[in-house]
Amino acid sequence: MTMRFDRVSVTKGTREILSEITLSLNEHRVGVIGHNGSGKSTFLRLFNGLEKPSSGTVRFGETEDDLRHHVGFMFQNPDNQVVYPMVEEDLAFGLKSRKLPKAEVAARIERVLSELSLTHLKDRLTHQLSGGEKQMVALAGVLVTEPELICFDEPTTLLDLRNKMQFMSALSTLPQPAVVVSHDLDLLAGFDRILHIADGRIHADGKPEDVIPAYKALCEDLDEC
Ligand SMILES: Nc1ncnc2c1ncn2[C@@H]1O[C@H](COP(=O)(O)OP(=O)(O)OP(=O)(O)O)[C@@H](O)[C@H]1O
Repeated sequence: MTMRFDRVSVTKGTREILSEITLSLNEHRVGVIGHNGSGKSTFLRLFNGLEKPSSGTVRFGETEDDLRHHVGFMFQNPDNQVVYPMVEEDLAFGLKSRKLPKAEVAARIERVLSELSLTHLKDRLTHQLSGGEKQMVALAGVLVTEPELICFDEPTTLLDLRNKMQFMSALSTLPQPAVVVSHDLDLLAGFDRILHIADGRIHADGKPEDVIPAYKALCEDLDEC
């Protein structure tokens, strides 16, 4: 399914955060890079309707409204996502609005926990989980909704190396297409397409082997990133 942005701008007060973005995405793995404050998170939040365009349209397949039911979103900090006291009830919470039969909810939770090798966490208290465990539970919470596309906003920033590797391995096996905002250029190196956002515009769009070295060179010239 294709995600289409047609002349999308986002303005906050008098400031234009994103300017006239037009593109179509249907690759399996898309990375988004750019300096702090360039507009990456705002761009990503448009994918599932967390952010609305001030002008222009965002469409996923034929869907313009209700993107949330098709596109999953993982925040940088799992504390924003894992909110219920017990892991199992937290995972069930994401399905409440879908009015699924109880048995279907239980089956989805079992299946996703098993696929992510997290079954041992099912009856744990969420506030007792380590940061890495919580991040994986947040991922499970997204997967139980069976999204057709998943957006990740800086998913590895808070993880140590071991948890980052576990997360990267889980990401590499997900069947769904994913769009990942990250400053971790290693994570994005094997992706199908990279978008470099600068000052609210698509500054570069192409293969990682072209876009990432150019971005690094720009960072060295500017002495930032
Ligand atoms: N609600 C808002 N009101 C005013 N300005 C905002 C609002 N939300 C975001 N901005 C500004 O828009 C710009 C882009 O923010 P955004 O979070 O999309 O950037 P980013 O590229 O994800 O940054 P980072 O890498 O630091 O997370 C920033 O300068 C931010 O301060």
